[in-house]
Amino acid sequence: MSATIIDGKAFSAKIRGRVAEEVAALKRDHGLVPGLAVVLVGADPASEVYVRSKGRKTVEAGMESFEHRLPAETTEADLLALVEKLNTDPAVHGILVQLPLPKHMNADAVINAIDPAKDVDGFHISNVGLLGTGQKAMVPCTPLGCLMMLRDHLGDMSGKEAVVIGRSNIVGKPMAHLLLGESCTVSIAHSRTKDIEEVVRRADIVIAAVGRPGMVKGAWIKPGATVIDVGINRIDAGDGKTRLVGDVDFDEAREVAGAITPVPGGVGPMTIACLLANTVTAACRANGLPEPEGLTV
Ligand SMILES: Nc1nc2c(c(=O)[nH]1)N[C@@H](CN(C=O)c1ccc(C(=O)N[C@@H](CCC(=O)O)C(=O)O)cc1)CN2
Repeated sequence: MSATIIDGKAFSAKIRGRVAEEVAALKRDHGLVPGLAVVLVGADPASEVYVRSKGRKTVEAGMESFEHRLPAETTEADLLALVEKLNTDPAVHGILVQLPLPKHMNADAVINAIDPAKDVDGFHISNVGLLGTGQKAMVPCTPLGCLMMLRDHLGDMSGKEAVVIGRSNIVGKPMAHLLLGESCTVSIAHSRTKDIEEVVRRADIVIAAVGRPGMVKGAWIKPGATVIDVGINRIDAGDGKTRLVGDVDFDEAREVAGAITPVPGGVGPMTIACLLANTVTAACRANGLPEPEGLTV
């Protein structure tokens, strides 16, 4: 039987609608307008698209968008000076530095210069530590989006076997912590994992975040499992064009899984919706206001 398709585009629109309601209430009741600053260094074409979309959706939700575009040859010192300025700007509640940064910059140093309370990406070491110890943190947007979709589709996940394929700081590791927080039994598989197919075959929940097009085959999936595909890989479509595919062989996996996210239209749109949600959360925390329900964990 064919799997249920988890529609990230529709779900993310719902989250953005909730964000817009909360923003309207913050304006009406407290005169507070959440503000998000996005910094782009260089002109990576994919990053340009993501940053434009972030700015547009921030404004659509009723928030203030501050876009900072810097040339690729900007020095790390100049970028750190901008981050410091944003840290002290009271109109800015969230700061995001678009990744990847040019090679001459130390991304860790830049991320760790952001005020952790404004770190809406959840990449600062303080937020990583808070999440890892089960404390209130800013949660990275892509894993947060995956968790929201899983909660919506499965409800209680306690005791389920989950496998996260990929161990990146941005997705794999925070995702594993979030699933532990849901009381799943969690494995992290990676390039050195022995018999990865067997590890994946045990899982009720599969999160694929390796950046290898179509790596996870239908035969690896436990019948009925929920599959969340984080991969966004642009491949040659054979006719001089390109197309986006995930890390999961979608056509094979949909015949075995109980539910699956597509690429495009699955996890990707949730990333930006969760960025907006994190900005509202940060604005509420900064002003000592209660956090809106359902926009974070
Ligand atoms: N500072 C950050 N940098 C990057 C992050 C991040 O979370 N913080 N994530 C990615 C890029 N990203 C957001 O920045 C992002 C990626 C993909 C999508 C998305 O909606 N994808 C669509 C397809 C879009 C297309 O056609 O190319 C989908 O999957 O349906 C949104 C945001 C790296 N950098």
